[in-house]
Amino acid sequence: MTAARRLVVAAAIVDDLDRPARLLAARRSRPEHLVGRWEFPGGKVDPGETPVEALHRELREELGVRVELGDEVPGPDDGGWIITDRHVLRLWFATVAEGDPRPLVEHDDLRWLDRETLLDVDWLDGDVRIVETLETVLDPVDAAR
Ligand SMILES: Nc1nc2c([nH]c(=O)n2[C@H]2C[C@H](O)[C@@H](COP(=O)(O)OP(=O)(O)OP(=O)(O)O)O2)c(=O)[nH]1
Repeated sequence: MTAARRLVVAAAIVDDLDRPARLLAARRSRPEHLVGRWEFPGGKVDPGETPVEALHRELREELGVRVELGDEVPGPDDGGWIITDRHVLRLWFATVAEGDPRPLVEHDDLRWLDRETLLDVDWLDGDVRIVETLETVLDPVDAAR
């Protein structure tokens, strides 16, 4: 029997929910086996929290921002994305409503990526197929914007 995977919630933070061109990636500073790898900011849902409550909490703690959520990015695994043998991810589009994202805990770098640079960073293994899906959603960066 396989134990149920733990639910992780995270955000695909973009510059514009209607016409996204840039996506915010975060580099892990802990634990050891994740150091230097890039991910969607977020974390585990605590007992008693809804996934959306957990997501707002994680983004406040990790990046110091308040976000507006957009649509969920549905995955192929019962609506979510299996990211490790122990975790399943639910991911929402989001945009920053208040604050400047900073790598406060868990991360030591943040980077805005566009369609051209999206795969330049070393994404966590489980995130790669999600990022490839998002690539098709991002607008080419328009210098006039
Ligand atoms: N947040 C996040 N975690 C991811 C992603 N991709 C991926 O494989 N993971 C893995 C890394 C971790 O093993 C697990 C999430 O754990 P976490 O360390 O972010 O959770 P947390 O903030 O609640 O931390 P903790 O309370 O367990 O210390 O999921 C991703 O894009 N975002």
